[in-house]
Amino acid sequence: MISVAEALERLFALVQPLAAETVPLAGCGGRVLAETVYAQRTQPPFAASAMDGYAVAGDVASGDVLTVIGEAAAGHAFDGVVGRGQAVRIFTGAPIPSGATRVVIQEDVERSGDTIALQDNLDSGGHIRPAGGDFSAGDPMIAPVRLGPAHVALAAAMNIPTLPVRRRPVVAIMATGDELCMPGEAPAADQIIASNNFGLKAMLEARGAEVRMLPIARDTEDALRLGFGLAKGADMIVTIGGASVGDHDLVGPVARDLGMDTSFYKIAMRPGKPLMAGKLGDQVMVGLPGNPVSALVCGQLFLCPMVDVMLGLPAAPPARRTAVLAADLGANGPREHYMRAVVADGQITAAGSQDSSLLTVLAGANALLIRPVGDGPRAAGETVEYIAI
Ligand SMILES: Nc1nc2c(c(=O)[nH]1)N[C@H]1C(S)=C(S)[C@@H](COP(=O)(O)OP(=O)(O)OC[C@H]3O[C@@H](n4cnc5c(N)ncnc54)[C@H](O)[C@@H]3O)O[C@H]1N2
Ligand code: MOO
Repeated sequence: MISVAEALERLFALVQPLAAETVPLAGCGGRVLAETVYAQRTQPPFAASAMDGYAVAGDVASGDVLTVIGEAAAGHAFDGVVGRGQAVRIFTGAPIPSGATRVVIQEDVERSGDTIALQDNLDSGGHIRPAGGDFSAGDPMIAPVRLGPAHVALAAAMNIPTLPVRRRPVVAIMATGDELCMPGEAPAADQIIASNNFGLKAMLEARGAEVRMLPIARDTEDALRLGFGLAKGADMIVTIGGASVGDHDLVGPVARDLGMDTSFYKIAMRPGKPLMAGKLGDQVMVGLPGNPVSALVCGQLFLCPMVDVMLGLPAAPPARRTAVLAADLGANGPREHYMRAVVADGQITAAGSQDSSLLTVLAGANALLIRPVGDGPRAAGETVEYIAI
């Protein structure tokens, strides 16, 4: 059995960044920028008022009385020049008129007809946003980056109407097993509802993949072959279940029969031991264990980072953080253990049951507490590593 770190390295070797495509800005949220783009203009393009008030020239002081000679609003510049003793009524976002050196906010002014009197306790702020204070024409937005709301808004402000983004990886998910039926169907007494495929779909779509959910494949070679056939065209095929050593665990044999070039089978990890991976033609094949927690933890640890690589992001394991143990933990065995746990206020508490079938426990967890292979007993108060989920 290989280690978790070795498995991730081998999985990274199976994937590469996909091609870029040009997408209108309105569809770019959550996509990954494929090439660095450059601002087409300067922002703000002119010195602009940060407040509603009066633009004035030179030093002014409480008690000064100034003549209002015009108005500047956002989208409506004042064409003239402001001289000493003069003021221009101005609104937030308007260009600062020539000659003006500061904006006095309207709360500090008493207006009477065409004159204003500056009141006591005048603030000292200029309230002017300099031209280019945010960015200048030619400034880069550097790739790769996952485009959040602020990046999309920044690209819009830079006057870039379309962006080069990575094509979404297409992932075909195939749940396998005679015991499975779909949510909403009427299960027989010896059946359960397929859940892992739904959880993985939600997880991978949130990560930027396009997920094709294949029909449930029964535990027969023919059904699995049909499933692999339906997965044609996907960048990655993910099977769930049938990965272990039982008589009905046929995924490995069928995939190998179809020509899978196996990278590895079985890892020293709990949950997730019977993980398998390889290449089926130009498709990546990952066989996940069937236990729901095993499948979803493997999704988090392996599939998400693989999707990142296909999106052109760096190949990196999930980020580790540290927290203080809230209670003692027994020694760990020969597999790296990813324990379902809750982190709150810097303290981490492992769930009482770590059975890999318990979705309620996983749904209640916000962390996977990492126990290294052969780690000894740990006492409350010791610092441990975890992955936020
Ligand atoms: N003799 C051994 N038995 C087992 C071993 C072993 O090393 N020796 N490993 C155990 C471990 S660890 C795991 S994990 C499981 C993985 O087995 P499979 O990948 O073959 O999964 P199945 O047997 O098909 O299913 C296991 C479990 O999960 C349920 N399941 C499957 N698919 C779904 C789905 N899409 N949604 C919800 N639940 C699903 C299935 O009904 C089973 O209850 O093997 C151990 N056995
Ligand atoms: O590895 Mo299994 O995934 O322990 O339940």
